Order: sequence, then structure tokens, then C-alpha cells
Amino acid sequence: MDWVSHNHSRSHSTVLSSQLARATHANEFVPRVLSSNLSASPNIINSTYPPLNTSPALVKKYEESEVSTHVSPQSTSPPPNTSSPVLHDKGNNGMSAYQENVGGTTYFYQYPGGGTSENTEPVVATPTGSNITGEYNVYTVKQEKSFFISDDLRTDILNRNVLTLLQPDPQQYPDLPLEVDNYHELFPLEPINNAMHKPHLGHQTSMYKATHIKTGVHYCLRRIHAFRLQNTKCMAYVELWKKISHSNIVQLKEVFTTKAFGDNSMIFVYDYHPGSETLLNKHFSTDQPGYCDPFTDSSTPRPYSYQKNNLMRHQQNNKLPEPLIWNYIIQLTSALRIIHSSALACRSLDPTKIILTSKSRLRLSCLGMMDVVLSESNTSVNHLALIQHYQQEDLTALGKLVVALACKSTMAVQRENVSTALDMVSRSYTSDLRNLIMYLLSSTQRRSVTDLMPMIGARFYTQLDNLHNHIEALDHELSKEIQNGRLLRLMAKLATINERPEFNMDAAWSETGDRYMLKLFRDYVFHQVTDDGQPWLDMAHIIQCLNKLDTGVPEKICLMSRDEQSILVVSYAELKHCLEQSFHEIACQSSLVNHDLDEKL
Ligand SMILES: Nc1ncnc2c1ncn2[C@@H]1O[C@H](COP(=O)(O)OP(=O)(O)OP(=O)(O)O)[C@@H](O)[C@H]1O
Repeated sequence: MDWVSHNHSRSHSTVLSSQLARATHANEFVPRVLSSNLSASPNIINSTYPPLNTSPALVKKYEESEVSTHVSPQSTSPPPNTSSPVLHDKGNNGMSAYQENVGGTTYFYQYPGGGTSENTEPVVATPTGSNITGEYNVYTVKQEKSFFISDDLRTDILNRNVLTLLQPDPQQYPDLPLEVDNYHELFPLEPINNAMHKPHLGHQTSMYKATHIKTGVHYCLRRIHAFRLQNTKCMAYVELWKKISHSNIVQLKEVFTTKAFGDNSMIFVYDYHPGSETLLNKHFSTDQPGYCDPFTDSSTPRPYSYQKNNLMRHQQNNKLPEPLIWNYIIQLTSALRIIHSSALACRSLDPTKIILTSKSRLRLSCLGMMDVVLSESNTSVNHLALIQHYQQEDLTALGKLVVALACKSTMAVQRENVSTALDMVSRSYTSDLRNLIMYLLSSTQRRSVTDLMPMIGARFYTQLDNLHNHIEALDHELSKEIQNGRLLRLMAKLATINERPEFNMDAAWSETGDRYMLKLFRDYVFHQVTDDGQPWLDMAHIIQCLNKLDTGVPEKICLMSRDEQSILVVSYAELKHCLEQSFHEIACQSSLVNHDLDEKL
């Protein structure tokens, strides 16, 4: 059999074969380089470097509705029209077009003769205003918009930074200790002394963000108020928990007792994940607009059929998408797998103890606490059997959590509601989900988290694919910032030299020799004016000049003195040499060597 097909002619004898043909030819859909005015907009990344990657710009759906781009930096400026693709209206020749979705990418085809026959070779429509005449093209759903990190990601990171750097107001929290063991700058993550706050495991608890005094790293402190440790044997569990590092687990760092709060408090130190919200808050909070628990309404006496219909209608309108539920299941089972294989049990698989960060990332947040607070002091107890029992409870808790998510109600798992809830699940979701729930809730057999893997099946691949796409998108954003960092370093070097008032007792240092050329270059890059003397601002010019300086290209430019009496013709290579030389002089004399301005790329 010839595995490499060289015959690109397609068989359209059946719909299936035509679809297969398109799918297998998908990699032929190479975007053409659009002809555009090179000076129209800046190209920070590739001004002087060869294009890093000109692979097809494909866009895939990420998770629920988000669209992430995988557009590699293009070697030319983006086309001016960045709106959604518009089908070319050939008007006069009457060409019609159709679209097709292959693996999440929408392809637009045209029938040259305006016909719709299956046997007609499709020609892809071209974007309005461009002069592409080729056979195939791929439309990206979202065009490359910026040379800098995307707005969404920037906002997300900035928000997290702000939350991380929040400082407590001493007037608002006068009772907060300044230091607790090795931690300071405590900031409450939930209202202190909230009367509505229910005790956790019979104890009052509170959460704080804190900074480690020596390392400056931020952590999350979970405090158990007025708690006295009965025996220290449970600390063996703490050591085991500290060793568990997993992407779906909030890692436990240490546990200690303190009197800093004026009582005997026990502190559990965890990794801090800024901007987290609990699963309860995300999906079951009555504060959310439009949320109401379908089962709370059932307390009103009504005919059974009315009640059931009402529940069904409510659930259909509010249900979580099944892929999201499987996404959660995969993450939770992944965490449970590592916990159970370490001979431990979670014991707190509860919507209040699972936190979510951006992109539906889920983490178990309260691990190890149950083992300490509810530690078994009886030495005759068989701990292995106990752990196995707790592991079975974990799986039951997971089953209940999935039911709650599928019904969008924490009341769904109550004994009297379970059968209605399962009925609702069967009607709204696939039998796979129902089977998984039935397995998790069955009490007649010994269950194992590894048995869930075949039930999840090929959804693992979808999850993996989504994650890889997300990583690629982040990688792409990062690559843009690397270029920006390089240029920032270059500008920092220039600024360190330009107009330095004095160097080595020489007040004219920055105005003479190499430095004078750099000063004129600074004017050339940043202080351009139009014919009538108005500032001329063009990022393309700035970026291009800086990139050429960075690479030291042989190209020559004219630098004019400010009095316009002399002109220097100098190459970027010479300017680069001047820059290196002058900066080296300053660096050798500097008392602080930690300037970190030398290029490491
Ligand atoms: N590791 C963490 N990093 C950052 N924030 C966290 C972390 N763990 C929990 N949080 C946040 O702290 C807050 C309080 O968490 P907690 O676990 O006490 O939830 P809760 O709903 O108040 O539960 P309970 O009623 O049992 O106290 C929540 O907003 C949660 O998102």
C-alpha cells in the first residue's frame, strides 16, 4: 500500500469520502502572505530577524466558548482589515459560496460556476479587500491584534498581581498580628468574625494571605481558632501531605501552632493562588444573577408531576455543559489518583474546599487538615483500613459532587432528592455520565479511582488537546514579551548613557565621542518631526531602529546635529559598538553589579 498519496485529485463520489479528503488535505490550507504596506504598522518581532514561524494560523475553540489564537508572528504587517471573514461577493459572475467546519476550523469555499454540485472543486473565498487569488486559504476567527501580550491575559495577570500585593489596612483589622511565626503582612481572605461563618469540623477557621518574612513568597494561611493538638502522631500525615505536589492540589507547606492571635491557634500553610473562588461560589451561589436552587422550591407542597416538570425545566435552562463537568471529573480524579496512591485520603471533597482559578482550573484546597483535626488517638486502630475506608468515602463524595454539578444544586444529593436528581441526569446528560455517577455512589462494591479512567475514555484526549492548545497560546504570548524585554534592555542601556550628567569626573562624557553619536541616534529614533516640525510618532520606526541597533546591521543612517550644522553617516554596526563600549565603561565603574542588562538570549 502506498501510504504517501501524491494524487491530490479528490473523489467526490460520496459525501464521506469528500469530507475525508478535505480532512486529510487540511494541512494544505496554507495561508498566503497578504500583500500589505510594510510601513503601515510596526512589526516589532521580525523587523530585522527572519520570520520565526510562518505556520498556518489556526484557531481552535478552547474550553467552553473561548477562542484562543495560535497565530504565529507573521513576516509582514497584519492586513488592515481584521474583522470577521466576509464572503467574497463576486456579484457579477454569480459565484456562490458555502462554509464547512473541519476540526473546529471554518473553511469557506466557492463554486466557480456558481453551482452547488458536489463534484465541483471548491475554491476558497478571499477576504474583502485582499488580492489573494490562490486556491486555498484558512480564515482565522480572531486575527493577530497586537504585538504585545493579549489584553485578556494582561488583565488576568495584573489582577492576580494586585491581589497578591494587597496590604491589610491596620485600622480595619487592628487585631491582626504583625507576625505569625515566619509570616507577616497577613491579609484576610474572608470576613473576620463573620457571624454567618459556619464552624468547619466543629472549629472556627479563617483564611489569610501572608508573606514569608525571609523569602517574600506569598502563602495562604488557614487558621483553626482555639485548637489544642491532642497528640503529635498525626504530624506524620502532614509530612506525607507536604510531599504531594500535583497541578490539581493546593500544596501543604507546613503546619504549626501559634499564640500570635491571642489563643492557641493551629496554622496550615498552603500555596497561595490569587483570585481563586470556591466551586460552591462559582456554581451554587445564590448571589449569582439568575441562580436558584431547583430543589429548594420543592418544599412547597405541589402535585408531584408539577414539581418534577418544574425541576426539569429549570435544569434544562441552567445546566452546565457536559464537557465542563467531564473537565472537572478529569481534574478531580487526577488529584484523587495521586492522593490515594500515596496511601492518603482527601476527606474534604466538598464544593467549599475546591477552588477554581482562571480557565476552569481546579484544585483541592484543604488537604491534610482533617487528618490533624480529626486525628485518631486510639493506637489500636488499623490505620490502613481506616484510610481505605476514607478513600471509599472520597469516591462517594465525588459521585455526590458530580450529581450536584449536573443538577446545579447542592440539595440534589440529599437522600430524598437523589432519585429525582438521577432521573434529571439521565434526561439531560449522556449515559456515560450517569454510569460514572452510579459507579461512584454504589455501596455494594469496592471502588477505585483507577476504574474511572475507562469511563472517562477518549475525553482525556480532548482535555490534553485543550491543554496543549492553551500552552501554545501562552507560549506565543510569552514569545512576544521576550522581544519586548530585549528591547527594554536596549533602551535601558541607551538611557543609562544618554545625557549622563557626569562620569569619572568628566561632565562632558555623555556629549563627546561615542556617546555623542548615541545621543544623536536617540534623537533619530525618538525625536523625529514632520516637515512642519510636529512630532512624528511611529512605533514601526522606533522598533525597527532598535532592532537594527541590537543586531548591528551594516545599513547606514544620517544623524544630524541639533543645530543642523553637521551630519554624521554611521552604520548600525558602529552604533552598536559605541553602545557596548560606553555601557561597558559605566558597568565597570558601577558599584552595583546587579544590572541584569546583558542579553541572555
Ligand atoms: N490556596 C488558596 N489561595 C488563595 N485563595 C484561597 C486558597 N484557598 C482558599 N482560598 C479562598 O479563601 C476563601 C475562603 O476559603 P474557605 O476554604 O474557608 O471557603 P469557605 O467557603 O469560607 O468555607 P468554610 O465555610 O468552610 O470556611 C475562598 O474565597 C477561597 O476561594
